[in-house]
Amino acid sequence: MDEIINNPTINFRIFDITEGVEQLDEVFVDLANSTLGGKVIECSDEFFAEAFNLLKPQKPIREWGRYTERGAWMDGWETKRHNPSYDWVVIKLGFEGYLTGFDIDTAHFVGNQAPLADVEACYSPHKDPIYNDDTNWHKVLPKVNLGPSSQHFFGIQKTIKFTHVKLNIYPDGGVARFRVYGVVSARWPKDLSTPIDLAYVGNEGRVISHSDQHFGKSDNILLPGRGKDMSDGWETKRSRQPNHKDWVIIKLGVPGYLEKAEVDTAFFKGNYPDSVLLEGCFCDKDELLGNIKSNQWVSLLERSKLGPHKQHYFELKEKNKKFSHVKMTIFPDGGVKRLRIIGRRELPKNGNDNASQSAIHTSDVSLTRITAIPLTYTSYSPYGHIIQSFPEHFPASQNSISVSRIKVTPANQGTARKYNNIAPVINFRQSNIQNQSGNSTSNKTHVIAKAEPNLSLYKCSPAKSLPFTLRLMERHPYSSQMFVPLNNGKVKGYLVVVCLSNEEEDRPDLSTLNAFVVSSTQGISYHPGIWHHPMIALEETTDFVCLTHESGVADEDCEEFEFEEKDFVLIDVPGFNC
Ligand SMILES: NC(=O)N[C@@H](O)C(=O)O
Repeated sequence: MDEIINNPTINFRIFDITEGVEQLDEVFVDLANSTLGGKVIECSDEFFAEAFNLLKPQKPIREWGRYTERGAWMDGWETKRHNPSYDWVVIKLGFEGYLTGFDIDTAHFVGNQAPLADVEACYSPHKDPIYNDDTNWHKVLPKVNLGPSSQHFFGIQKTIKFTHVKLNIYPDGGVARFRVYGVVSARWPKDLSTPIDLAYVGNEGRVISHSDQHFGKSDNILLPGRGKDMSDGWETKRSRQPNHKDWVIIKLGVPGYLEKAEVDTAFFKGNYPDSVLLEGCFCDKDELLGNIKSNQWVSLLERSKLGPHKQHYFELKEKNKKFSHVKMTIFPDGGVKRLRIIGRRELPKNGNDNASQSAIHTSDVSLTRITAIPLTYTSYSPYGHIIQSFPEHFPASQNSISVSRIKVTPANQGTARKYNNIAPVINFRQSNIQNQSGNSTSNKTHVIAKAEPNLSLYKCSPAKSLPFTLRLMERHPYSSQMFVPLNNGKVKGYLVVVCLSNEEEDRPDLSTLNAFVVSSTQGISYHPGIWHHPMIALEETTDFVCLTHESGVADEDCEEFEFEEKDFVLIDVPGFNC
């Protein structure tokens, strides 16, 4: 039963449980969800359970009998007792947008749930608000009652655009999940013919219907990044009918001219679909979609084979037709992690394709546009090393690549474990050492001025625009180079772009190009001679300690290579804004 409560600041409705899910979760995006990049900025207290749990995509669980040294382990945010005023948590939305509703879920909190809550919001795109600063907070949900272990859905009139929300609980207690439903407000490139992922949730793409989502929500295919395991992809149940197929329909953020697609089966290794096909249609009303006859769907990609745990790139047909919706059909069933639909809102004017000359190849989709992926030892090993801590008692059997080469010794009178040589520091220069013939002693060593180690600090300003346009690369032929971020976790991550060398032409080999989103708890090193883009900070100014060997002879310390415009590459960095 809906309850219309008129409120001087806003009109909002309380939904009953079933209607709440229908009205909110199916129609709107949870802008605060961690899978969209939502994150906790700060909170007043998280004594019993940390605030980041509020934003986890998974449903809350209860592990009876599990305790921390502070109390019962709770899958949510829980503050300590007897707060004389109230507790609060500030959350940065994954994408800025217009708010339409909330779900304040007190699952498993019984007797320790927060009894009252309200919500505020602000628009602060360039800096995160801090407590008691001059941020202009708007009340978007007045104080509401919360009961034990239940979801509480609230629909509100669509608000203005916000970047952050603040959940206030009175006086203290626990909340399991906090969903902030709304509509993404995309930041479009100025040039209408710039190729972008028109299906991406950050570009206002939405899944509007599907045949099945038994194991994994169909919405997941439009999320940033490649996810962390099988749980955050779209996965249908096993079909037992002959000739079965499953499908999902996406409403593009804006209608556009479609050129390329990426179908990613990351983490689906034994349950990826055998094959996939893509169709498009132009329909300016979702509700009319139901009337689209099967023959009104236009084929964009014929049925094509898929493989396990892999990004598949396809050229699309009908590049000169405008589409508003895309239908992906998988045969017979299975899991897909992500679908990217690269297109343009408008075709380049009279063939003068500035966007293509400035950023887009048409020859090979893998060089046209790539998506930054999370850093792993395996994927990064051709380019360098990862510098990061190890869990306390790291079982050597796991991730052996990271531990087997590293000798761990006790140190500091047994109070520390020393992980030796976690990454090599290399200097191929031989200071004035020459063999008899006067040549360098090997094809890698080189007689030049003596090089000295330089331990420096780089203060990197964040990328001004995303997707990132790769215009140049550099390399240090005789020295490894290491970067370790200094930020105290305020920085979500940074972008590392690398490729190997084309030996014949002695230039970057873009067919080996890779872009990695590196977490702020990791450092990296480049092998000598590896082409890389100068360090790219994301969203925040980021300090890096850097170690390299330098002789002061410019061309030998660092070589640069500037690409022709036709070779520029666009790099999507899911989950990050600029
Ligand atoms: N998490 C937990 O133990 N909470 C209770 O002790 C409490 O509400 O104080």
